[in-house]
Amino acid sequence: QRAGCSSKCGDVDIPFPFGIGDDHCAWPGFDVVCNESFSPPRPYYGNIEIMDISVAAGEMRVYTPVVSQCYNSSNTTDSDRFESLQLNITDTPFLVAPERNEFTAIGCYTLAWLQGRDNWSFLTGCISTCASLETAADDGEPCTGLGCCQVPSIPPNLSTVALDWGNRTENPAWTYSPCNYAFVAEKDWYKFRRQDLSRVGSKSFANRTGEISVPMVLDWAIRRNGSCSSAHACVSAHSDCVDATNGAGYLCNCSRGYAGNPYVTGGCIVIIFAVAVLFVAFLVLHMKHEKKKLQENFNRNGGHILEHLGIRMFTKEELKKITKNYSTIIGEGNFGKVYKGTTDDNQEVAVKCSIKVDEANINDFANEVDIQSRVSHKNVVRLVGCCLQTDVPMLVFEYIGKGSLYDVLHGNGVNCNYVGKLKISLEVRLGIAIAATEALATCTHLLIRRTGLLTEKSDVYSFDIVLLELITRKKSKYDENKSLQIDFVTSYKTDNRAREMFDNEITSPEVIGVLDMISRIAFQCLKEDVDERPTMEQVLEQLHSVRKELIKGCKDMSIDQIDG
Ligand SMILES: Nc1ncnc2c1ncn2[C@@H]1O[C@H](COP(=O)(O)OP(=O)(O)OP(=O)(O)O)[C@@H](O)[C@H]1O
Repeated sequence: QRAGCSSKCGDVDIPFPFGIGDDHCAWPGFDVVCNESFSPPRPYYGNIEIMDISVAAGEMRVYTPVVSQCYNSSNTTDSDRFESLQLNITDTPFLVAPERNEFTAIGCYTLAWLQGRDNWSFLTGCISTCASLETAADDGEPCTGLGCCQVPSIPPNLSTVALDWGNRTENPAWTYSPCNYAFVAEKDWYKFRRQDLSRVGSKSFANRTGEISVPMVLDWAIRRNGSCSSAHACVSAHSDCVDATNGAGYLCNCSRGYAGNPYVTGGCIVIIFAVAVLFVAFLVLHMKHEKKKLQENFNRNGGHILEHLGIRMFTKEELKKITKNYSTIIGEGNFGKVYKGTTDDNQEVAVKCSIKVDEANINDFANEVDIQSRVSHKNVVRLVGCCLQTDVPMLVFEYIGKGSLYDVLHGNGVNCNYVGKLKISLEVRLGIAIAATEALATCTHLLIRRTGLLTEKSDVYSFDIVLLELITRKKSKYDENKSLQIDFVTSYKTDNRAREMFDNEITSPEVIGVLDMISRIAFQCLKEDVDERPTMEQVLEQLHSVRKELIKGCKDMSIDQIDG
């Protein structure tokens, strides 16, 4: 565009010789008005809406109205007019592009004429019939007269398109095909659909401010200032003038090997350079789009709440670097994969997906992250920071390198520093249970509100499964789909047969009473009615009592029994 002139209206590019506003912005006859009352704004040439403009092809696509005539009975119509104007662009630089448009009429008792040029010196038309909707052409079939007909050739030099239904006063097909439609539109745009004939259902036409419309291709030329011998418009170096092929006038082209806009000074540039310019423009656009998306994610994930709380914020790019492009997977949980990484300050971290954040849970999420980052407890994995630029927020935790409790209880030591099944005494197992309960009780005490449907009592239930795994050394799903907690509850209720599930390694007559105490706690935590389950603090208290009992019992045991 020329300096000081806008080059866009809404989503549509407006290249010179077209222009909006001041006289110097447009070549005479190419003035565009940008209607800002729409969102996005829409460009108009007179009362014709512009779809797009191509300087290289010398074309402009516009929306034009469909002409229709609807019957309310076999011989009454909604309008007495038989002739309607689809387009009038006389005395403008534009003409209907002959090769790029075709005439279409739709209906089951339809004779439609297309008239144009001065004094209607051009006339063509077609006929379409169908005895019922079912006998019309199938959807997508060519318009050969069964429901629709077409005339594929439009003559050059056409600046008016008038459509006429002839002197027909009746429509015997009005019950199933009440309306006749006719239009000149871009070639191959219209695809027949039977629904276009009937009263109901959406039609193929575009709806622009209440008017049913179709795209039409117009071509243009610099017509006023004569021909190529006085071509004032081709101002760019490396541009050539060519005579218009449709009507009088001329057009400008960039010379061979050049591309761009020949109507502006310096508009034609070497093609390689033009490709580079396009590529840079694409990159800039892409980066702008990416930046906008990162910011949108950040806002949606509660960035504006969390950024003031001193939590370390990682950018999406930093996380990619830290995890070496997410190359090392160390586990997988309910929310997705967990990746290993190393931060700039050489700290090993575990990076994992959090829950999806939306308006409903944004405050809960921000609250949970805030508190987690402030919890300082030897049994709680520390939250190092988070990344909110991703679709789903990512949480960065300190890395725990000695494997999980699951690995220790059920693994073969591959993830830990030993091989085979590790012997674990009852005292150690009880110690693990107490340490985990302390951690959970601390979090509960800080009122970490869990996002989603989780509550403190659901934590009690989940913890209990760990407790059961510790005393039975069975996985929560074992022996091909048996549920540890269901089996335990059933066994507990049946003559105290829960004892049969205890891990042999820790079962002995001396400690059976202690194991019974633990299984009583486990049973309470699994109560269906959440109100009957103990709190984390109560569980902790009870486990401490169990430990006292175990220590008391140990005093009565020989050294060999304790080692075992
Ligand atoms: N901080 C960490 N350090 C080392 N490994 C970890 C860490 N966090 C998770 N992992 C590994 O990733 C696996 C999955 O962890 P994650 O927390 O996503 O799932 P989960 O324990 O099933 O809990 P959730 O209910 O959150 O999905 C763990 O079993 C562990 O192997």
